[in-house]
Amino acid sequence: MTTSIQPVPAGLSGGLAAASATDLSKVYGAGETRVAALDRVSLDFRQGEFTAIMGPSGSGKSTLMHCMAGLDSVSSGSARIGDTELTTLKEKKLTQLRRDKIGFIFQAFNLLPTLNALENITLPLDIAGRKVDRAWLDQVVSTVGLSGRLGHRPSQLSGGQQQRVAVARALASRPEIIFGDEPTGNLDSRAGSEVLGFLRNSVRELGQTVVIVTHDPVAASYSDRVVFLADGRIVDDMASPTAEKVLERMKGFDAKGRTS
Ligand SMILES: Nc1ncnc2c1ncn2[C@@H]1O[C@H](COP(=O)(O)OP(=O)(O)OP(=O)(O)O)[C@@H](O)[C@H]1O
Repeated sequence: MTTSIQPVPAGLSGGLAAASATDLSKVYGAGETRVAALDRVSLDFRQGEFTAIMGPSGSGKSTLMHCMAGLDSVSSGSARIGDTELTTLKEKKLTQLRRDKIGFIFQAFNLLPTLNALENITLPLDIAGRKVDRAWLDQVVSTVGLSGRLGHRPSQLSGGQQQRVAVARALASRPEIIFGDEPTGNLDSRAGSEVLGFLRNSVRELGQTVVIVTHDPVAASYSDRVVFLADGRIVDDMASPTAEKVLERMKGFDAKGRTS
Protein backbone atom coordinates (compact mmCIF):
# COMPACT_ATOMS: atom_id res chain seq x y z
CA MET A 1 0.00 0.00 0.00
CA THR A 2 1.32 3.45 -0.83
CA THR A 3 0.47 6.53 1.10
CA SER A 4 0.82 9.97 -0.36
CA ILE A 5 1.05 13.04 1.80
CA GLN A 6 -0.93 15.93 0.43
CA PRO A 7 0.14 19.45 1.30
CA VAL A 8 -2.34 21.09 3.65
CA PRO A 9 -3.43 24.53 2.43
CA ALA A 10 -2.55 27.35 4.81
CA GLY A 11 -5.46 28.17 7.01
CA LEU A 12 -6.78 24.62 6.99
CA SER A 13 -4.00 23.00 8.95
CA GLY A 14 -6.06 22.74 12.12
CA GLY A 15 -2.94 23.87 13.99
CA LEU A 16 -2.84 25.03 17.58
CA ALA A 17 -4.30 28.43 18.32
CA ALA A 18 -1.89 31.19 19.30
CA ALA A 19 -4.92 33.33 20.18
CA SER A 20 -8.63 32.71 20.16
CA ALA A 21 -11.96 34.34 20.82
CA THR A 22 -15.24 32.66 21.76
CA ASP A 23 -18.51 34.56 21.61
CA LEU A 24 -16.56 37.76 22.09
CA SER A 25 -18.76 40.85 22.33
CA LYS A 26 -17.81 44.46 22.91
CA VAL A 27 -20.38 47.14 23.50
CA TYR A 28 -19.54 50.81 23.73
CA GLY A 29 -21.91 53.29 25.36
CA ALA A 30 -25.49 52.71 26.46
CA GLY A 31 -29.01 53.67 25.44
CA GLU A 32 -29.12 55.71 22.27
CA THR A 33 -25.34 55.82 21.94
CA ARG A 34 -24.95 52.05 22.35
CA VAL A 35 -22.69 50.49 19.70
CA ALA A 36 -22.12 46.74 19.45
CA ALA A 37 -18.58 46.91 18.04
CA LEU A 38 -18.20 43.11 18.27
CA ASP A 39 -21.15 40.74 18.26
CA ARG A 40 -20.32 37.21 19.50
CA VAL A 41 -17.17 36.74 17.45
CA SER A 42 -15.50 33.31 17.60
CA LEU A 43 -12.21 32.61 15.83
CA ASP A 44 -8.71 31.18 16.19
CA PHE A 45 -5.44 32.65 15.03
CA ARG A 46 -3.38 29.52 14.40
CA GLN A 47 0.29 29.24 15.25
CA GLY A 48 2.69 29.97 12.42
CA GLU A 49 0.01 31.61 10.30
CA PHE A 50 -0.25 35.14 8.90
CA THR A 51 -3.82 36.47 9.16
CA ALA A 52 -5.21 39.75 7.86
CA ILE A 53 -8.40 41.28 9.29
CA MET A 54 -10.38 43.34 6.81
CA GLY A 55 -13.77 44.99 6.57
CA PRO A 56 -15.46 48.35 6.13
CA SER A 57 -14.70 51.31 8.35
CA GLY A 58 -16.33 50.83 11.74
CA SER A 59 -16.78 47.07 11.29
CA GLY A 60 -14.84 46.29 14.48
CA LYS A 61 -11.35 45.39 13.18
CA SER A 62 -9.36 47.46 15.67
CA THR A 63 -11.72 46.55 18.50
CA LEU A 64 -11.22 42.84 17.76
CA MET A 65 -7.46 43.23 17.69
CA HIS A 66 -7.41 45.32 20.88
CA CYS A 67 -9.64 42.87 22.77
CA MET A 68 -7.60 39.87 21.64
CA ALA A 69 -4.33 41.60 22.55
CA GLY A 70 -5.53 42.53 26.03
CA LEU A 71 -5.47 46.25 25.22
CA ASP A 72 -9.21 46.68 25.71
CA SER A 73 -11.74 45.02 28.02
CA VAL A 74 -14.51 42.82 26.63
CA SER A 75 -18.24 43.03 27.42
CA SER A 76 -18.81 39.27 27.31
CA GLY A 77 -17.24 36.12 25.98
CA SER A 78 -13.68 34.89 26.05
CA ALA A 79 -10.35 36.04 24.61
CA ARG A 80 -7.28 33.85 25.05
CA ILE A 81 -3.58 34.04 24.25
CA GLY A 82 -2.52 30.40 24.09
CA ASP A 83 -4.30 28.87 27.07
CA THR A 84 -4.45 32.06 29.08
CA GLU A 85 -7.87 33.63 29.51
CA LEU A 86 -7.45 37.40 29.29
CA THR A 87 -10.87 38.48 30.48
CA THR A 88 -10.30 37.43 34.08
CA LEU A 89 -6.70 38.66 34.41
CA LYS A 90 -5.91 41.53 36.75
CA GLU A 91 -4.25 44.56 35.16
CA LYS A 92 -0.76 43.70 36.43
CA LYS A 93 -0.85 40.16 35.02
CA LEU A 94 -2.30 41.50 31.79
CA THR A 95 0.57 43.98 31.45
CA GLN A 96 3.03 41.15 32.05
CA LEU A 97 1.32 38.94 29.49
CA ARG A 98 1.37 41.70 26.86
CA ARG A 99 5.05 42.30 27.56
CA ASP A 100 6.07 38.64 27.51
CA LYS A 101 3.79 37.04 24.95
CA ILE A 102 2.66 39.69 22.47
CA GLY A 103 4.51 41.84 19.95
CA PHE A 104 2.93 45.04 18.66
CA ILE A 105 3.47 46.99 15.45
CA PHE A 106 1.52 50.21 15.03
CA GLN A 107 0.94 52.54 12.13
CA ALA A 108 3.08 55.18 13.82
CA PHE A 109 6.36 53.39 14.34
CA ASN A 110 6.58 54.34 18.04
CA LEU A 111 10.37 54.31 18.21
CA LEU A 112 12.30 56.26 20.82
CA PRO A 113 14.18 59.05 19.00
CA THR A 114 17.19 59.12 21.33
CA LEU A 115 17.93 55.40 21.00
CA ASN A 116 19.61 53.83 17.99
CA ALA A 117 17.97 51.03 16.00
CA LEU A 118 19.55 48.22 18.04
CA GLU A 119 18.63 49.87 21.35
CA ASN A 120 15.05 50.32 20.15
CA ILE A 121 14.88 46.66 19.11
CA THR A 122 16.08 45.37 22.47
CA LEU A 123 14.24 47.93 24.63
CA PRO A 124 11.26 45.69 25.55
CA LEU A 125 13.66 42.90 26.55
CA ASP A 126 15.76 45.34 28.55
CA ILE A 127 12.65 46.67 30.33
CA ALA A 128 11.54 43.11 31.11
CA GLY A 129 15.05 42.32 32.42
CA ARG A 130 15.35 39.51 29.91
CA LYS A 131 18.61 38.44 28.34
CA VAL A 132 18.98 39.10 24.64
CA ASP A 133 19.38 35.89 22.64
CA ARG A 134 22.18 37.10 20.37
CA ALA A 135 21.84 34.38 17.72
CA TRP A 136 18.09 35.00 17.46
CA LEU A 137 18.59 38.75 17.33
CA ASP A 138 21.12 38.38 14.49
CA GLN A 139 18.63 36.23 12.59
CA VAL A 140 15.82 38.73 13.14
CA VAL A 141 17.99 41.68 12.12
CA SER A 142 19.11 39.96 8.94
CA THR A 143 15.55 38.78 8.18
CA VAL A 144 14.33 42.38 8.22
CA GLY A 145 17.43 43.62 6.39
CA LEU A 146 18.76 46.00 9.03
CA SER A 147 22.27 44.66 9.46
CA GLY A 148 24.03 47.85 8.34
CA ARG A 149 21.71 50.23 10.15
CA LEU A 150 21.81 49.21 13.79
CA GLY A 151 23.75 52.27 14.98
CA HIS A 152 21.37 54.73 13.29
CA ARG A 153 18.81 56.77 15.19
CA PRO A 154 15.20 56.75 13.87
CA SER A 155 15.67 60.25 12.35
CA GLN A 156 18.52 58.84 10.23
CA LEU A 157 16.31 56.08 8.82
CA SER A 158 13.59 56.13 6.15
CA GLY A 159 9.99 55.38 7.13
CA GLY A 160 10.31 51.86 5.77
CA GLN A 161 13.51 51.27 7.72
CA GLN A 162 11.90 52.64 10.89
CA GLN A 163 9.02 50.23 10.50
CA ARG A 164 11.51 47.41 9.96
CA VAL A 165 13.03 48.36 13.32
CA ALA A 166 9.52 48.13 14.81
CA VAL A 167 9.06 44.70 13.19
CA ALA A 168 12.43 43.53 14.58
CA ARG A 169 11.48 44.92 18.01
CA ALA A 170 8.25 42.90 17.90
CA LEU A 171 10.10 39.75 16.80
CA ALA A 172 13.05 40.06 19.20
CA SER A 173 11.29 38.58 22.21
CA ARG A 174 9.85 35.66 20.20
CA PRO A 175 6.30 36.54 21.21
CA GLU A 176 3.54 34.00 20.83
CA ILE A 177 1.79 36.38 18.48
CA ILE A 178 2.41 39.72 16.78
CA PHE A 179 -0.49 42.13 16.26
CA GLY A 180 -0.09 44.90 13.69
CA ASP A 181 -2.66 47.69 13.39
CA GLU A 182 -2.27 48.91 9.80
CA PRO A 183 1.49 48.43 10.03
CA THR A 184 2.07 49.75 6.51
CA GLY A 185 -0.50 52.56 6.67
CA ASN A 186 2.20 55.25 6.80
CA LEU A 187 4.50 53.78 4.18
CA ASP A 188 4.69 54.21 0.41
CA SER A 189 3.88 51.08 -1.55
CA ARG A 190 7.50 49.98 -2.04
CA ALA A 191 8.42 50.36 1.64
CA GLY A 192 5.08 48.81 2.57
CA SER A 193 5.68 45.74 0.44
CA GLU A 194 9.15 45.35 1.93
CA VAL A 195 7.78 45.39 5.47
CA LEU A 196 5.01 42.94 4.51
CA GLY A 197 7.60 40.71 2.88
CA PHE A 198 9.59 40.70 6.12
CA LEU A 199 6.49 39.87 8.12
CA ARG A 200 5.72 37.04 5.74
CA ASN A 201 9.32 35.78 6.01
CA SER A 202 9.07 35.87 9.78
CA VAL A 203 6.07 33.55 9.50
CA ARG A 204 7.64 31.23 6.91
CA GLU A 205 11.20 31.16 8.21
CA LEU A 206 10.92 31.92 11.91
CA GLY A 207 7.53 30.29 12.56
CA GLN A 208 6.08 33.52 13.92
CA THR A 209 2.30 34.04 14.22
CA VAL A 210 1.20 37.39 12.79
CA VAL A 211 -2.18 39.14 12.68
CA ILE A 212 -2.64 42.50 10.97
CA VAL A 213 -5.53 44.87 10.41
CA THR A 214 -5.44 46.39 6.95
CA HIS A 215 -7.60 48.20 4.41
CA ASP A 216 -5.29 47.29 1.55
CA PRO A 217 -6.03 44.19 -0.60
CA VAL A 218 -2.38 44.06 -1.68
CA ALA A 219 -1.24 44.01 1.95
CA ALA A 220 -3.81 41.28 2.69
CA SER A 221 -2.45 39.20 -0.19
CA TYR A 222 0.76 38.65 1.79
CA SER A 223 -1.23 36.76 4.41
CA ASP A 224 -2.28 33.10 4.55
CA ARG A 225 -5.84 33.94 5.50
CA VAL A 226 -8.16 36.94 5.47
CA VAL A 227 -10.97 37.28 8.00
CA PHE A 228 -13.67 39.76 6.93
CA LEU A 229 -15.72 41.65 9.48
CA ALA A 230 -18.93 43.60 8.93
CA ASP A 231 -21.03 45.17 11.68
CA GLY A 232 -19.01 43.43 14.38
CA ARG A 233 -19.45 39.94 12.94
CA ILE A 234 -17.24 37.65 10.89
CA VAL A 235 -18.81 37.41 7.47
CA ASP A 236 -16.08 35.61 5.52
CA ASP A 237 -12.86 33.68 5.94
CA MET A 238 -10.60 33.39 2.89
CA ALA A 239 -7.61 31.05 2.60
CA SER A 240 -4.69 31.77 0.24
CA PRO A 241 -5.90 35.26 -0.67
CA THR A 242 -4.85 37.18 -3.76
CA ALA A 243 -5.28 40.94 -4.09
CA GLU A 244 -7.88 40.36 -6.82
CA LYS A 245 -9.95 37.95 -4.73
CA VAL A 246 -9.84 40.29 -1.74
CA LEU A 247 -10.77 43.31 -3.86
CA GLU A 248 -13.67 41.39 -5.35
CA ARG A 249 -14.91 40.45 -1.87
CA MET A 250 -14.61 44.03 -0.69
CA LYS A 251 -16.72 45.29 -3.58
CA GLY A 252 -19.65 43.56 -1.88
CA PHE A 253 -19.21 45.94 1.04
CA ASP A 254 -18.70 48.94 -1.22
CA ALA A 255 -22.01 48.25 -2.92
CA LYS A 256 -23.71 48.90 0.41
CA GLY A 257 -21.93 52.25 0.67
CA ARG A 258 -19.76 51.15 3.55
CA THR A 259 -16.35 51.64 2.05
CA SER A 260 -13.21 51.64 4.13
N1 LIG B 1 -13.97 54.12 22.46
C1 LIG B 1 -15.09 54.00 21.75
N2 LIG B 1 -16.25 54.54 22.19
C2 LIG B 1 -17.40 54.40 21.48
N3 LIG B 1 -17.50 53.75 20.33
C3 LIG B 1 -16.38 53.20 19.82
C4 LIG B 1 -15.12 53.30 20.50
N4 LIG B 1 -14.19 52.65 19.75
C5 LIG B 1 -14.83 52.17 18.66
N5 LIG B 1 -16.14 52.51 18.71
C6 LIG B 1 -17.17 52.13 17.71
O1 LIG B 1 -17.11 50.73 17.53
C7 LIG B 1 -17.27 50.40 16.15
C8 LIG B 1 -16.05 49.61 15.67
O2 LIG B 1 -14.92 50.46 15.69
P1 LIG B 1 -13.49 49.96 15.22
O3 LIG B 1 -12.52 51.08 15.43
O4 LIG B 1 -13.18 48.65 15.83
O5 LIG B 1 -13.72 49.75 13.66
P2 LIG B 1 -12.66 49.51 12.49
O6 LIG B 1 -13.21 48.44 11.64
O7 LIG B 1 -11.30 49.30 13.07
O8 LIG B 1 -12.74 50.91 11.74
P3 LIG B 1 -11.66 51.69 10.84
O9 LIG B 1 -11.42 50.83 9.64
O10 LIG B 1 -12.38 52.96 10.49
O11 LIG B 1 -10.44 51.91 11.68
C9 LIG B 1 -17.47 51.72 15.42
O12 LIG B 1 -18.85 51.94 15.27
C10 LIG B 1 -16.88 52.74 16.36
O13 LIG B 1 -17.50 53.99 16.21
